[in-house]
Amino acid sequence: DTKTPSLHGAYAGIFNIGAAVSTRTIRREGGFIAAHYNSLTAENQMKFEEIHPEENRYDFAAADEIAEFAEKHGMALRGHTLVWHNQTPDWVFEEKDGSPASREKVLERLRDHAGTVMGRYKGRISAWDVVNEAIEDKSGAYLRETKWLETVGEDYLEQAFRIAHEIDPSAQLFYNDYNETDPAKRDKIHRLVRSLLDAGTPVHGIGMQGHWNLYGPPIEEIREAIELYASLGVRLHITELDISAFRFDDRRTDLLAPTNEMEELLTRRYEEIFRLFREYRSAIDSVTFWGAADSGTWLDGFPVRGRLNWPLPFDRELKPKPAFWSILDQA
Ligand SMILES: Oc1ccccc1CN[C@@H]1C=C[C@@H](O)[C@H](O)[C@H]1O
Repeated sequence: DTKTPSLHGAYAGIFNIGAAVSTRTIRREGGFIAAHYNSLTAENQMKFEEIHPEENRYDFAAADEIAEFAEKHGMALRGHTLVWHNQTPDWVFEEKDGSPASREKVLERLRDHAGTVMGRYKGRISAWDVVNEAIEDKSGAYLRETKWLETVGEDYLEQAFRIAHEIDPSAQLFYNDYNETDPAKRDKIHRLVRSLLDAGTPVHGIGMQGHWNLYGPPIEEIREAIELYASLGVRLHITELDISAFRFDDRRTDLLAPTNEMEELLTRRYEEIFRLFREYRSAIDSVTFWGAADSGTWLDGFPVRGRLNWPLPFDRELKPKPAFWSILDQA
């Protein structure tokens, strides 16, 4: 519809407004996506298992379709993600006989994967989530016990960023994580990026996923995280923003639509969050929603299979919610 003002247009010159998409959503609602977003992230179709399912087979069809759609509409493109413990095939970490692969073998495979994928989109993908979710949530633990850590060792992050920078020196290289405003995890992320920078590692940004909910994290906690990460001198992207109607441990399944109170809370949350983002616009270059509208949210079914959720500024019929107007009113 023509009467709804463009979300990215309202933030022109402030920061990019992005959405996580798939070939299915750009085919189904490409016009809507181009109207409101000027940055795209492939929700799944640029992940290791999708693009490089077997050692000698790459499949770029879906990733190419998303990249071409972004270019056609003059949108920025974020690459997600090269090194992650999820959605990565087991073969990466194994010898032919299934035994753990050596450090050299895994690094060689990483060089091949990053070289092929980043090489293909060189100059087209301006920011890469080089490493996703390397920090352990559990208190007292630091690096997540992943196959990357087990096979390559403690320096796998430094290696990944150095490899990525060699392949595409023009790309901004990000460390991306969730629960990134929790004070304990925030301090571990800070320690990690601080140590990478101190070693001269080419880390250009921190991706704050922003998987939040109606009840938290408190806006002051988000502010403290933004301040701490920005103090490292890196750029900030909000990479996967959505506001769940439920706390993470709330497994209720009785709702088929948000209550009026939930709708009101969503409006107030987006209003305060975008007010904060605008306050820190000098540090924030991009804000990406994890889905273009409620019709495409991963929270339908996570963490509770089969449960609906309504976390985004546009509803399941792509109509702007009151939350959309509260985001716009600040611009
Ligand atoms: O919010 C979480 C809770 C537990 C584990 C992971 C996450 C977030 N994990 C994100 C979510 C969806 C995926 O599509 C993204 O690639 C991933 O970065």
